[in-house]
Amino acid sequence: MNSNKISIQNVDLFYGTFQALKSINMDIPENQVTAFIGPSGCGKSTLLKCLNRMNDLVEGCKITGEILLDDKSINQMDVNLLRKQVGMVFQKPNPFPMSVYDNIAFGPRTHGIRSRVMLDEIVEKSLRDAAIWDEVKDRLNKSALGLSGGQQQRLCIARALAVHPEVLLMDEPTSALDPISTSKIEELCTQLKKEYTIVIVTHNMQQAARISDRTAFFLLGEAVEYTDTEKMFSMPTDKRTEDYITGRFG
Ligand SMILES: Nc1ncnc2c1ncn2[C@@H]1O[C@H](COP(=O)(O)OP(=O)(O)OP(=O)(O)O)[C@@H](O)[C@H]1O
Repeated sequence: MNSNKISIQNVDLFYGTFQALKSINMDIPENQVTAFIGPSGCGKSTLLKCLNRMNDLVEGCKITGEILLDDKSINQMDVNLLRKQVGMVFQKPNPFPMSVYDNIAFGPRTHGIRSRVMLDEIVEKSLRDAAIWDEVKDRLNKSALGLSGGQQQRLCIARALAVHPEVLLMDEPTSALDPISTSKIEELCTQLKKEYTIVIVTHNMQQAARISDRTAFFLLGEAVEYTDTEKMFSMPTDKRTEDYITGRFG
């Protein structure tokens, strides 16, 4: 068993008076892919966003409990440092309206890296790690907006990798993509977990079954079941999980 990278302890979250997360307790292992599944509105994205304090930006959002990254409370951390360590990729690819190169160099530059040689290295390594280098190496100075949706999403993954995060959060990263781009991103997750801890929200149960080591099933803000993916999809212990994965609701 890998050691835990993130520990979620008794987390409750309220948007105003509405409770979106209820007593979440979960340890997320290092160098594995953990998937959050469940019907729309069950709190998957909300929990994902808690992991790099994105909910801090939401007015009226109140969180209690504790989230530890490497045994350290994320509330005690500088939020910029936290977000450097815990990167995020969103549902819709959101490249900046600038060149491919500048998209990747953006993060490192804001962290003070000015040397062209170093930036060149980071840009190449990040694009290679995101399995898109061969497709863009001859158009580094062209606008990232000219890439296909699947390429843009891998560019966004490269952009997240460029600041050397330890954890990569992915919120339905393939829902806007065609099957070929989807399978590229799935293969990529399997590669990336060697170096990173990955947490992915997905609506696609087959995707969770294909790429994740651990799966958590959410319902109405509750983590109903959290276990090894193989076990979740072959022998769920909770009737509600079974009903969901066999397509009886959701
Ligand atoms: N900023 C917000 N303000 C108020 N309520 C919110 C906010 N964000 C989410 N919610 C509510 O919290 C609940 C959980 O939302 P969340 O986006 O986490 O669900 P989800 O499981 O990721 O759903 P989906 O699969 O549709 O993305 C929903 O009822 C949603 O309406």
